Amino acid sequence: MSCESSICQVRATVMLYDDSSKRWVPSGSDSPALSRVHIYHNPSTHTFRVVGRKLQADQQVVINCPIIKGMKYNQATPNFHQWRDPKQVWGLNFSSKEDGATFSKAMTYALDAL
Ligand SMILES: CC(=O)N[C@@H](Cc1ccccc1Cl)C(=O)N1CC[C@@H]2C=C[C@H]3CC[C@@H](C(=O)N4CC[C@@H]5C=C[C@H]6CC[C@@H](C(=O)O)N6C(=O)[C@H]54)N3C(=O)[C@H]21
Repeated sequence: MSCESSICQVRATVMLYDDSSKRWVPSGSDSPALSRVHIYHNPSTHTFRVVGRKLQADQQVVINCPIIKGMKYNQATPNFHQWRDPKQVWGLNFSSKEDGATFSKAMTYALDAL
């Protein structure tokens, strides 16, 4: 990723809401696993995106989601924040309230900067 810089990194389980089964499902293959989730800023295109990779060996990308101007970011609980993109609802189950606070500060910064 050319000249993108990380403005925050936290640990969270990345989840998607499955409308058909009405259940939260972990993003990526197999069981819910902790991921390292970044918000990257691309200064040349002035864009931000959420990128997360599994902590385990395969480093599978479990989220790669642009942050859209005007997007509503909902802090359902101190440890679980969520937002909608055109196709689905993303949820981050943070490993700590502190990680939740760190992420929400960076997300708010990004949304304010767009
Ligand atoms: C207007 C609008 O889109 N509204 C959205 C929210 C929203 C508002 C404004 C802007 C964007 C968004 Cl996204 C909306 O209402 N949605 C989004 C889909 C979600 C699904 C289920 C129901 C079930 C209840 C609630 C929920 O998810 N909640 C409660 C805390 C709870 C915490 C942990 C996560 C972890 C996995 C699951 C669990 O515990 O097993 N879980 C939870 O169970 C977690 N909810 C929601 O939250 C629902």
